[in-house]
Amino acid sequence: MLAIENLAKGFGPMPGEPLFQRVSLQLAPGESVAIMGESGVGKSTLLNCIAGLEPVAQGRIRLAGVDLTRLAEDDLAQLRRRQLGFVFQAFHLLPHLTLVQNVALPLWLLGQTEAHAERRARAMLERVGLARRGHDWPRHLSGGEMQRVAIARALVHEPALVLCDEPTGNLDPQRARAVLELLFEGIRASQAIGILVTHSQLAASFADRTLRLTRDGLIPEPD
Ligand SMILES: Nc1ncnc2c1ncn2[C@@H]1O[C@H](COP(=O)(O)OP(=O)(O)OP(=O)(O)O)[C@@H](O)[C@H]1O
Repeated sequence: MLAIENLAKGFGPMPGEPLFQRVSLQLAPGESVAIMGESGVGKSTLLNCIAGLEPVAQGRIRLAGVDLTRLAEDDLAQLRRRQLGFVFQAFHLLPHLTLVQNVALPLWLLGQTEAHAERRARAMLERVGLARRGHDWPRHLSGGEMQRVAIARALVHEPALVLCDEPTGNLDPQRARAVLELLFEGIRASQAIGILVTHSQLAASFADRTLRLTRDGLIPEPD
């Protein structure tokens, strides 16, 4: 369970005008939400706060009972490795690693053996339709293929929470749809919690519900 309570965040000197405040959200395993809202309202910042990459001015973020806002940096880094998966607009694959190695990376960081990690990475690549490309390099892939690898990497360690920032922003609608199907199928199959930040109605339609971030909290978006 993810429980966000009364979160506030600002970048100026504190106490100052917050970027957003009164952000509360509860999500159970297997549930997903899309967060939309005006450019600059703080959607990516909210994702970074949830990932423990940005300090918050106020509020709590509890993942499976652990309050991320109270963890020391080392514990937070460990929790991020174990419990979080990320998918970004710009893919962020490592260019000097093969596709299998890119997908195996989260497992190596968790201390799994190379052989075991690569076996699981190959199984994930098969799930996203790239089984035969495992020894290829990211630069040889199309944008849609790169994002499929990024999805495999985000899910390979079965994280509790998958954070996605405009994951189809660089893709045409047809590729976007295929990527979103894989992403949400993967999130549901592993009973992860999915949070998707997007301006795209198509992307948002894949989540269970859509919320709009305002300066004064999250409000339900009408269907
Ligand atoms: N590290 C930072 N220091 C100072 N200001 C920042 C920092 N990061 C983000 N901001 C500011 O916070 C505001 C919100 O940025 P953010 O990227 O979260 O918005 P967004 O809703 O995701 O926007 P978009 O939809 O355009 O991607 C912006 O005005 C941005 O300039």
